[in-house]
Amino acid sequence: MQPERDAPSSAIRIQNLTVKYGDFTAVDSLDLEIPRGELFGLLGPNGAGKSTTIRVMIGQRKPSSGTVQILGHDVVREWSTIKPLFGYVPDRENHFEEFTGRRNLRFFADLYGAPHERIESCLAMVELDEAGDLPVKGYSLGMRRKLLLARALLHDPPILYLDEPTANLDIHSSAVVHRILRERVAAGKTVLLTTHNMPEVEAICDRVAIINRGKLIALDTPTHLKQAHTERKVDLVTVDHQRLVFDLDDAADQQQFAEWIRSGKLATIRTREFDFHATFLKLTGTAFDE
Ligand SMILES: Nc1ncnc2c1ncn2[C@@H]1O[C@H](COP(=O)(O)OP(=O)(O)OP(=O)(O)O)[C@@H](O)[C@H]1O
Repeated sequence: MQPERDAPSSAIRIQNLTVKYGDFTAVDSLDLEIPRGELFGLLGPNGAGKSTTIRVMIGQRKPSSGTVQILGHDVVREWSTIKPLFGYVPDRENHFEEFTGRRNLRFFADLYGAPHERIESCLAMVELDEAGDLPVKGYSLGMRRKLLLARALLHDPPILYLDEPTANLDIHSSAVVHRILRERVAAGKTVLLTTHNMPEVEAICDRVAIINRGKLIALDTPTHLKQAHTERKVDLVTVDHQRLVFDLDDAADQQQFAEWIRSGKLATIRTREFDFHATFLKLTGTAFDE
């Protein structure tokens, strides 16, 4: 018999995790602790090690060293306990193309032992109830992604992992997904997602980790990271077409900027958007593939 344990406050605890592919270190001594009821974003440029980290959590890859605990259970030693605790929305879809959306969900509900009422409620949640009797081969990319989310929610797991959940979704569908994820964390469940969509990070994530080349380089709320790292700059174009940039945190630049304003010789003034995208680029020194 398993000893009784107190419910752990952490949903996910990653300690000193290293994952290697041969000689290549994809995740390097990563430490992360994610409490229950948090919507957490794992960010980083292509190849940073985000998917590899998730692969360890979903049992597709063993740590080279270090440990990962989900709700107090070790992912390697207690795999059969871990499996029903999470749902996973992969970045690549793997539906049965000839089956309808409903039949796809019925297959997975039976596999997970989820009650069939969940099929209808999950289809309705992602607004696919009307399209549920159409074969998936006729679905758009966005419908396919929403069906993946419905599938991951069938057994109402306490933890949900999502790889790029709103890729290929239009604004309305993205908003539907965001609402579902926020409702889950409001109900005390935990969501971990990867995304390259910075407005999405600002809109829904409670905290984010930025990883680069397998290492953790920043961990905080999007607002704090933005305040701490975004450069505050202003671009000017003068009436005789000079282009000037002033740093608003530099005293000399502030003075020169004020002099230009007083001169009345400016054609355009533009403040650089103080957004999370700029913060990310500054921290990682990279650009997104957009
Ligand atoms: N099966 C594998 N064999 C060898 N190297 C791999 C394998 N899978 C991933 N890698 C390498 O490990 C590194 C991390 O890859 P990973 O897929 O975890 O990155 P990522 O942050 O998810 O990137 P993306 O944003 O592009 O999905 C990359 O350099 C990648 O080439």
